[in-house]
Amino acid sequence: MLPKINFTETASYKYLTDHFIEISEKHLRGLFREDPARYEKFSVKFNEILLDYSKNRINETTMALLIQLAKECGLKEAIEAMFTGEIINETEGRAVLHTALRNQWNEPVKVDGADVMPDVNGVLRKIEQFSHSVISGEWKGYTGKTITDIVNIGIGGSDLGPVMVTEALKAYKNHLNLHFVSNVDGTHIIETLKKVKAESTLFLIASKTFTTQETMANAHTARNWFLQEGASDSDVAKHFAALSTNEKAVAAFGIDTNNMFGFWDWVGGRYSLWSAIGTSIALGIGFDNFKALLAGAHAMDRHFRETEFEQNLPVIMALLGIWYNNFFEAESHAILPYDQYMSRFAAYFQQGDMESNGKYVDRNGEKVNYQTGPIIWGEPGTNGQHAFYQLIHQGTKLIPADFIAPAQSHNPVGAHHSLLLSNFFAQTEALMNGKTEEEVIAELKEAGKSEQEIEALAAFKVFEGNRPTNSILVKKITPETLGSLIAMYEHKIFVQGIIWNIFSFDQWGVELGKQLANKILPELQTKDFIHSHDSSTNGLINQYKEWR
Ligand SMILES: O=P(O)(O)OC[C@H]1O[C@@](O)(CO)[C@@H](O)[C@@H]1O
Repeated sequence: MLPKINFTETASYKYLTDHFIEISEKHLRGLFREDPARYEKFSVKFNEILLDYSKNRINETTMALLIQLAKECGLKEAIEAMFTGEIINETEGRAVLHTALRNQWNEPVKVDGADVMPDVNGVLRKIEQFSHSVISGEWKGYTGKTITDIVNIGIGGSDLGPVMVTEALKAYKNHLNLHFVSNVDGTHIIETLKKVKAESTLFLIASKTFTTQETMANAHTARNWFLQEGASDSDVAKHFAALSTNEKAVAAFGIDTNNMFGFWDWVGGRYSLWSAIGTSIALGIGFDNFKALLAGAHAMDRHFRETEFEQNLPVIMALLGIWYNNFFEAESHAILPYDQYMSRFAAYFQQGDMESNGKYVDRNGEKVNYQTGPIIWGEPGTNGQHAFYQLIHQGTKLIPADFIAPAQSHNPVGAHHSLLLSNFFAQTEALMNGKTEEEVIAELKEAGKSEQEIEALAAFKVFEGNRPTNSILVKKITPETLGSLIAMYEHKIFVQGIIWNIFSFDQWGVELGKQLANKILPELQTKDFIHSHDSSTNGLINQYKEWR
């Protein structure tokens, strides 16, 4: 069982509250001036990933107290509870073992007394054989053609991970065209089917439960289309595979369970890209690269499990997040990858973080009296600079941000990468240093502005600075380093959930909307005037009926 400690009642929390008053009055400009060794003190390297957290509003006392807080909240014991298969997803009565999916140690990992590794490795072998067969052209469609297009039909954790990884690793892509359909909006499946031919397309129905409304609707539409294109029922087996834990539902849908790649209820949907859900990744970049992705995640798992908190990347990132969320009252956290291939990285962790830690009841079943999960958002740099950096620099909200960049580009053309990286370095420097009124006035004088113009303009051009950032520099985005990066954020989320004393691996909050949608759906099938809801819902439904 996980500890059930209210972190605001720990001694560390009280010390941190006092310390906050002192540190919040300091400016980062001064902290850097006082300590030339600040970068060396507050940066950690793990393999080919450097975390520079020196541009945070901290000093050595801050970090020591935050680490003490983690220890008082039983973090070390909680980490071992997860890795060893304890039932830490208590409301669903499940273990949390996405780490077993990439367990290159192959040491036994037990669930209910049984080692899960033989099954994990069995599915990996099946994915390897399948992806080799499709990529090599050995696997043929119903007209004898090889497969050219893969359509992954899934949503949430059955979509976001494969989308993000195959985009981030596009440099490793083979000849197969990957398509991802998630939204129940008919546009998504129709626009995709326009791009493919039934005889050379393989559909992956990706759904842990195999009951998700959107995925089932899209899967049935895909199969109907497939049959309308001239295929017969007996051809479905060559063109449909299922990635799921629910064999009964897969068979009922009409997919040959030999084409089913299974996983287990101890794999959370938002932590499932390492499982059979990652089959589209193995197809798109090859199984060897998928294995390298797993290896990178495993390396981070070992770092997280074995490294003292002072040098532990996920722990440091998690504690800094707690510092801003619970002491500086920041409401959001930005993830800003300076890499166009990483365009879906923030979106992936919107589910990963917000569906894990967007909770207001603690592990005792009590309403919390503090803030829990932040709003996660972000877009690639440098585009964000031309969209929302005005607010980050001069807005009234504190936006802690992770800046991520590769030292090496997959597309080294002209001066582009230097341009990109100069912005990456400059933005965190600007957010930290700001620009003083004296500097602004000197610049305006230099530009020949009159005293009157300076008087009118200066206030608008001052940058307070003192805005915290993490800089994560990766040698190159490869399957291995991407695997480590993703695992680093997964474990950051885990650490924060432990400290906030919440259950990070269930998602009861997604159920009410589904229930109400299932109640409204039949009401939309008739012409009747609806009055069974509140006036707004009634009004909207009745206007929809009038206009459709
Ligand atoms: O993989 P599936 O079972 O179809 O679930 C899809 C997604 O739906 C949820 O919102 C849960 O209902 C996410 O947690 C999950 O990733």
